[in-house]
Amino acid sequence: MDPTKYTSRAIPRISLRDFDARVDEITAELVCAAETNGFFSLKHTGISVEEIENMFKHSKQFFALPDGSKATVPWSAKNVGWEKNAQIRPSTGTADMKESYQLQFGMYFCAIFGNEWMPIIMDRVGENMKDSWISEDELPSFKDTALDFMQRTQAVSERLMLCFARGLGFTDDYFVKAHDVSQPDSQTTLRLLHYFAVDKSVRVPEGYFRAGAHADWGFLTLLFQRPGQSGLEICPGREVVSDFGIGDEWTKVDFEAGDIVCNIGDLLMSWSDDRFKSTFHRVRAPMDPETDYYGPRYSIAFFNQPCSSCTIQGPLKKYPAVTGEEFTRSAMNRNFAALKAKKDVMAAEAEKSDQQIASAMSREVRIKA
Ligand SMILES: O=C(O)CCC(=O)C(=O)O
Ligand SMILES: [Fe+2]
Repeated sequence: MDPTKYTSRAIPRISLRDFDARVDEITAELVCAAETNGFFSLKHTGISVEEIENMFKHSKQFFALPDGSKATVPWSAKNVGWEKNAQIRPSTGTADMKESYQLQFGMYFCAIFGNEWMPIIMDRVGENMKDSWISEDELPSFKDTALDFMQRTQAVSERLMLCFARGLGFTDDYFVKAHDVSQPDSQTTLRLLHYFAVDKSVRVPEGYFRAGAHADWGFLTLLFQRPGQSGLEICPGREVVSDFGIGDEWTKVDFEAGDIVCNIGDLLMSWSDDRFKSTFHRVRAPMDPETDYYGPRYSIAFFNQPCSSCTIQGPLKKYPAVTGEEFTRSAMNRNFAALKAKKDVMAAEAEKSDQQIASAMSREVRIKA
């Protein structure tokens, strides 16, 4: 396999400090980043390094549980739950070498009527997360920590939504309303990720990816990483959201402790009539013992997804109006179709190479005879 080609590209680091006073300046910076490489990092977000590390601590505790415990909250088609080595990307046709646990808000409040001394108990439950929270017995503070962290990250997302709405000429609350996480049909998801450690003394096999190249299909992704745990790379260049092709020149994404790395997803690309770019990215397997990080890698991705019932259409109406539910379904279908196409190509290649081996062997037999 040819070595990866690397190119340096600007990934702006944008400060959210004094947001209200600086909103026009911040909007201009965000719009510029969205129109070029579709990736930027945020500093001064209001979420402290300690809060991020606390969420990572809980994530590590979850992944350290035996598989049998994690399997009590299995991945479901509602896009929540735990999976291990199960996400296959159309770009690679093989499973990412990772495990992940996805959580949603499911934030409609449920009133449980008790006795006269304790008349009402409010709980944070919702349909999508029913049976998908790891039990309090296994990890006592997990649910509260995760929900609080999700709320904090949602607040940062809403600032970005306001800026992108202004940039596109919508009213300030237009995207915020479409991504209202207090609604029962909210699809916004927090994904905890754990990529397995890789043995430094053995050459990493071809086709081994921590996360194969892909574009995110949601609105915006906010990504938390840990200093020293490198691996994220981007490859911009898509002109239209339906384009599945990617280039082959990559750029490593650097970030500082406390930064949130953000990228535009396919939804915002189509909602902006392809003006804002949803960029291919991947987490490459470590290859170079001198420079790469071989230990276990943890990251946390917050995917802003539209409520199922909201209507999606760009200001220029380049694409027909669809609901959030339709958008998500067609993103899934496109992914499965691309995956099937990749599998067909891989099967045809495997058959061709089997035939070549068989004919080489029969030639050898004939020569020997
Ligand atoms: O782990 C990372 O750094 C990236 C994760 C990612 O791109 C994803 O889960 O969509
Ligand atoms: Fe991604």
